[in-house]
Amino acid sequence: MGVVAMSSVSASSGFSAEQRRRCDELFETFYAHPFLRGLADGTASRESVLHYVGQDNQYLTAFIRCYGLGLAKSPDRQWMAWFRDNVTFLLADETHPHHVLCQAFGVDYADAQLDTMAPTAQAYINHMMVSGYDSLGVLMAALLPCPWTYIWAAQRQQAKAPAAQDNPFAGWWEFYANVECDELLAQFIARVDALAEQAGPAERARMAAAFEASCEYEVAFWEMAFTQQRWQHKELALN
Ligand SMILES: Cc1ncc(CN)c(N)n1
Repeated sequence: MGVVAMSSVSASSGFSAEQRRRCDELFETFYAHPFLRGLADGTASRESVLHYVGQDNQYLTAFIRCYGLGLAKSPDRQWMAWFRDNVTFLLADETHPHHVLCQAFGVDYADAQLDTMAPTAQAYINHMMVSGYDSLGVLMAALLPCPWTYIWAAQRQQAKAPAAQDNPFAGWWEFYANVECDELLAQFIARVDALAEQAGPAERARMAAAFEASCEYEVAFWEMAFTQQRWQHKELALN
């Protein structure tokens, strides 16, 4: 797997680049969050990392379902093939970073799974799902911060100070900083830009709002893991 020094996508113009600039403070807050810093210096706690893995597995499962909504809205077979390939990526490849985090603590992946949703994970999933009942453009705009925040942060971190080999989370950073992830992100951005070009002002405004909300949720997801967030009264079962 090749590592990207710094992605060219950050320099692009168009709707996505405009949203990225508008949400720059959120990206910086994401990067500076203590949970992510803990993955960078190898000090993240067992409890917070395992809480993250359990919630994130469910989050990525919901993401696959959102791709299913995208498939249903696909205007042609080319779009369908793109969703198919990305479902495969999520099912086959993106479990790797979860395995890395579990191995760091000698925990079996199956044992890290949870059958309850934390408030923030549930809210983020709900936001993506609701976007999936709007247009394809709104759905894609809501999904874009997921790859963008992680891949951007990993490329930045690895360019600045590659995770030391004795950092138990090094494989997590290497996964998101690799060339395949960068290509996926570039395609994602190009598709969102093309959809925004076709959209009228009202739809473009909903796309922008969906993108921004997802950036907020990305930061909140770190906080959820860091604080091992739970419902105050009773665990909420999976729905
Ligand atoms: C919540 C969340 N956001 C983004 C990613 C990276 N695809 C993730 N695994 N989980």
